[in-house]
Amino acid sequence: MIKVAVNGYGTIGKRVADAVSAQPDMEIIGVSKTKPGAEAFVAKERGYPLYIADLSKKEAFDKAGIPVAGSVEEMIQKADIVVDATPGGVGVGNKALYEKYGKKAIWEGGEDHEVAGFSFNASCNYTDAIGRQYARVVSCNTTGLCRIINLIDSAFGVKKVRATMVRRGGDPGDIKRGPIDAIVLNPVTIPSHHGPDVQSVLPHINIVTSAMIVPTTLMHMHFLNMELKNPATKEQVIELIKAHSRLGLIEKSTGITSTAQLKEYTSDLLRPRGDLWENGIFKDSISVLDGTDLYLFQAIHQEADVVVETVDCIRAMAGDVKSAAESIAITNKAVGLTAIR
Ligand SMILES: NC(=O)C1=CN([C@@H]2O[C@H](COP(=O)(O)OP(=O)(O)OC[C@H]3O[C@@H](n4cnc5c(N)ncnc54)[C@H](O)[C@@H]3O)[C@@H](O)[C@H]2O)C=CC1
Ligand SMILES: O=C(OP(=O)(O)O)[C@H](O)COP(=O)(O)O
Repeated sequence: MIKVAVNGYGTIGKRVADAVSAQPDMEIIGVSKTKPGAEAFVAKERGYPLYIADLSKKEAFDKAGIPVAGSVEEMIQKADIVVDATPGGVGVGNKALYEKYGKKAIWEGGEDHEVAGFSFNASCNYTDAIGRQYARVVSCNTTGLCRIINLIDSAFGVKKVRATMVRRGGDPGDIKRGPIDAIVLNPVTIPSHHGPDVQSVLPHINIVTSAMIVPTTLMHMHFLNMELKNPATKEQVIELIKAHSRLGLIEKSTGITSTAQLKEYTSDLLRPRGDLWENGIFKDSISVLDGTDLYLFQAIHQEADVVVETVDCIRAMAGDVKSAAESIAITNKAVGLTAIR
């Protein structure tokens, strides 16, 4: 069993912990929080040993009735691999700790590529991660872009990608985030970080991205245009998407034309937390104009898509499973991911 520690039990960390626990070849040896709160109670409920970054805060946990197993440093020592899901920019500061104990570590997309020197997406570069010491799972939007761009590039060749991300303002529990009444260009400059981030996984892809933030919490939405090297038909693109286990297709017959209806759908399907781990590609939006000009809309659930990628990254770095397809199948089965059709 691969012993996994989750440093930072928040939006991503709590989902990674549950997904890891569901795997046949992995176990959670600990998760960490900085202060007591609802997520710490959930960790207790799930039976995950809880470690804290600053032991001087232990009394606050004791008072709340949340047992503390020890310090984050002690947790690191017990792990084979650490998933650092602390807030963006915090994780880089933890690298010295992982180095000190010679532990493999995975960072999430809020950290720069340089923290690990290698950026990961299971569908694109699983085998390059085998046995690695450090990796970064690219951000949620970048993950959604990499999955579809790599698929289309492998089949038809991609001359150029143009993509606009309409990003959610904050996660549902992030009560202090916004905007409340604005469309914020984030960034104003072009490209947004997503294009260069896609190139950290797929260096040969010519891509320009732009992004804005809107007052919603449920999901992001992408408008994507790919100029193809070789002609394709809409039907061919649909068949390719159907064959990819992490690309979902939203059919017209569902009546779903929004992130809100999509989140309701995944909740009604009894997905844990209503999570959409796959890209939500709107089938009717898939259009090929002049034979080589492909367009589509896709919804990306920011809280979920990187979770399954993180599990595959753990498995690749541990080194026993050499094939992306095998790891992806194990991960999908364990969490219950059958892409929506
Ligand atoms: N929330 C999202 O939509 C997505 C986030 N990411 C990335 O995942 C990473 C984590 O983000 P979230 O889960 O959203 O953050 P979050 O704020 O929800 O959770 C972070 C957790 O880390 C804990 N923490 C804070 N400082 C710590 C420290 N020094 N040591 C140990 N734990 C500490 C906090 O208590 C909290 O539980 C970031 O790199 C972010 O950019 C990636 C994809 C989507
Ligand atoms: O990785 C994400 O978005 P991104 O791909 O736009 O950077 C997550 O939604 C986190 O974004 P945040 O930095 O707005 O919390």
